[in-house]
Amino acid sequence: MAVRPCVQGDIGADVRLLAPMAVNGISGKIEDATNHLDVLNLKYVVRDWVGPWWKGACFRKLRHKCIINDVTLRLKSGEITGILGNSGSGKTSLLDVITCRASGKVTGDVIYNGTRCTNDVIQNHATYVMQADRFLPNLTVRETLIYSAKLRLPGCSTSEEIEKRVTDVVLAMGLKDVADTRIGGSIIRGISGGERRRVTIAIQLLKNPDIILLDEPTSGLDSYTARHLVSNLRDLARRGNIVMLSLHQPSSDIYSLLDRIGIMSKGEFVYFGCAKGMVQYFTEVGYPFDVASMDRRDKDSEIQSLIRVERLLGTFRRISDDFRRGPRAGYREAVERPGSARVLVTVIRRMYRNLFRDRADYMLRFFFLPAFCIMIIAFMGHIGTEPSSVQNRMGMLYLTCAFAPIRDQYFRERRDGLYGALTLLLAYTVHVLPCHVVSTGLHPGQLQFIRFTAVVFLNCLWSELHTAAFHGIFLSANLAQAVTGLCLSSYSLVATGFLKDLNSLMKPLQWVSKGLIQKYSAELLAANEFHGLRFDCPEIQLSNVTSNLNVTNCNLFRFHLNRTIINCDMRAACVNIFILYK
Ligand SMILES: Nc1ncnc2c1ncn2[C@@H]1O[C@H](COP(=O)(O)OP(=O)(O)OP(=O)(O)O)[C@@H](O)[C@H]1O
Repeated sequence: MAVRPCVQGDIGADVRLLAPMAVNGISGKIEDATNHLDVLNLKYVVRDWVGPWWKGACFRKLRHKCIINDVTLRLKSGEITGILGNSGSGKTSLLDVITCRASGKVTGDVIYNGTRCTNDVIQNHATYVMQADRFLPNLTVRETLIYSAKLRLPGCSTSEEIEKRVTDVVLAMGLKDVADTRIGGSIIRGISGGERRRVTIAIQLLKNPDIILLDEPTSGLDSYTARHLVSNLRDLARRGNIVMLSLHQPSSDIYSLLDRIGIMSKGEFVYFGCAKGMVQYFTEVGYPFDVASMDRRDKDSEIQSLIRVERLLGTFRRISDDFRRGPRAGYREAVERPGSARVLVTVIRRMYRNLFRDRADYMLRFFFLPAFCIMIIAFMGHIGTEPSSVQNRMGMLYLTCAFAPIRDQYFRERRDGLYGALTLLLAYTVHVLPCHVVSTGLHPGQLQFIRFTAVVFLNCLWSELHTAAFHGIFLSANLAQAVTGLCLSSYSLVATGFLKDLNSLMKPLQWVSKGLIQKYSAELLAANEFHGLRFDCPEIQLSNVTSNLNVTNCNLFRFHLNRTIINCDMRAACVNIFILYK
């Protein structure tokens, strides 16, 4: 069959021959100024366990699922390419693999202007707009873009340059009218869904990337907004960018804006070529309508559509083997990144601004928490020195140690390589500091109050950092919050000794407790609270008091049977206690 998709004639067998040279970074002869992104024999395989997870690895079948199968294509600057295909055909996976985000086994190469695309090359030259939008809801569109620009643009950029870049992007994405409107979220009403999509794209455009990849940017948009968006993207392509987007059922209006179209089915292309030639191509191969979709309604339909798709894939494979490779442009130097100090300051300022704008969060942190302290004071305020007060004090100290603040964070920027985990932790620590300056202790002494506050503060900070660290590991806010909550509660149970004598724990738990900060903060708090306190213990009640303490942190204390208490046992206390009480 002599049919050939008209534009893709620059890719194919010759690409494969030249691939080793390109992979080694030898850019070859520079014949034109066009930038090229070449995808060569790309294959993406994931391990898929069949069956419910509780059957375990032994009873489940391990299947290797080929998600992208031998895909070869070339994208050129100045063109906009749409990737179509039915659900599950592999569009998102293809974008993930190109941007080095795939989790399975990837073979083949992605080459940008003769250099293999590593994470660094992608971060410097490409941008990937994912399906979901993530923002700080209390910042305006302009503020969001300015902070993002500070994180993305080179450190030498002045405020004027940043302002100008933001203004350019705002205009390019048609966001002028909402530039000073708050973005909003699930509670606060802000800009519309279409505008949010455009802000997401605008953020990615700030660093002026050469390659713009978008995963279903039009999903959830009405046809007018979707057309407007794709038209914006085409303008960007015309300015010399490589633009590729995946699309679900685009309207004919949107079709007409695309230069090239790729149609995927079962992880392969059944067509990749010029948009105008597509209908003719499919008509000539005998499938004028909805050619690549798998019809899974029943067995017969599935077999029919499978045969059809296989025939199309076979035809296209034969054609694409004849394709020739076009010229390549030289490799551009890596883009300069902002310095770590600037990144840190920007992240902190952005967190603060969002916090101060969020009335609910602000009220909670600055008013309700102190109000809660007053409630606790009212609850515990009349605590005396009778034997039962020992138990009350222990209960209060346990609550203090079990405090587990949980905050949400976002990690897309970390995945985009804008900052590392350390920067995020530092920024987060500074950001939460003022929220922990209010504290209350039980002991009336000033020094005791200061010590109590310091320990509680460190404890809270530790819990906050724990949450942030889990966020960094799991890259999922929900999972991190759940795991952190569970971990901190378990630490308080096994390490504080307020609920159960640590000596009566199983040996492994005792070892674990020695590595937990909760153990030492509990010891500090208890020592701080009880040191120097005199309890009125009639002889008859002494056994009650000691039994109270026996089930608690009794390692720390030794009771003297002369009706007065308490003497810290320095040998059992940690170094910090030793310093405090020396
Ligand atoms: N990590 C993975 N493990 C197992 N299966 C996967 C994995 N990633 C992708 N898949 C499977 O690969 C196929 C292609 O997924 P992909 O998300 O790329 O499709 P898509 O064309 O983008 O679909 P949609 O248009 O619905 O978003 C799907 O069947 C999906 O379940």
